[in-house]
Amino acid sequence: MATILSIKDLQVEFSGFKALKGVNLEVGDREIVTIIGPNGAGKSTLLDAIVSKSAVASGTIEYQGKDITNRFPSEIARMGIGRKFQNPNVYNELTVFENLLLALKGSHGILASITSKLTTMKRHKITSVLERIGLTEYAETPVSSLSHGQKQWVEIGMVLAQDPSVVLLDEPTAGMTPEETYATGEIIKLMSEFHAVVVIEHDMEFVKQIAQRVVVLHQGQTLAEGSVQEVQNNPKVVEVYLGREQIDVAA
Ligand SMILES: Nc1ncnc2c1ncn2[C@@H]1O[C@H](COP(=O)(O)OP(=O)(O)OP(=O)(O)O)[C@@H](O)[C@H]1O
Repeated sequence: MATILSIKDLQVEFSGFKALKGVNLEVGDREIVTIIGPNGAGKSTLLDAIVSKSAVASGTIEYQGKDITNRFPSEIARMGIGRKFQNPNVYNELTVFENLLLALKGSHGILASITSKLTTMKRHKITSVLERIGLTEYAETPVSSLSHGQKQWVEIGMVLAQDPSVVLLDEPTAGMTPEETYATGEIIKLMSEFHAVVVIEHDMEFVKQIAQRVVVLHQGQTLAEGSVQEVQNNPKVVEVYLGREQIDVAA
């Protein structure tokens, strides 16, 4: 599998506090990498650094062999890295179709996107994204009447509409019902036919459903890496993270 994203010795600091202390991560083309770890481990900061939402203090991020460290976020998005944040960032008063239309590459503003002529290519693209996020029947539904889970899928669809090669998802199942969580896992597995996907997640059942490779972050460093089974059987991971998760579940 060819490497699409290569992160070397990445350090990120906030006013002297080292949130990432030399993280290395390789992501293969069309691979799903799941990142787990305790609160404050640096998971979101890692995704933020990839898309330049947080500045990199040292180290490098290469995408398709090009150094993208600290480039403008818009440039990184244009190059093919799409990021979905934790909270849905959709236009509630518009339909699902209109939201996806707005997200298409080359769209210029709400009014221009909605009133401009819809080419066959754009319609095909949106139809394909709707199928992939399981919302074909909701194309004409205003986003305001969707469930929380469905809104999250619209936002995943908005990322996919930009044709990224790498998709970064920060806790995509937060607040979802068990059924929505399972459906999200299936959406992500389908996504990996076309995109590399990096997912931050806490729900270990979900991690088992989707994960090919799991990376465990702890205090700004990689604590372990491997299959779900390997990390689950790693005493260090049990001690700092999974043991605590199990205690939380029991409580
Ligand atoms: N903008 C910021 N300014 C200052 N400190 C920050 C900033 N963003 C993150 N941090 C700190 O960096 C550390 C890593 O935070 P981060 O959000 O990356 O953790 P996380 O692993 O995603 O945690 P969670 O699971 O709670 O989302 C934390 O100690 C956090 O308080």
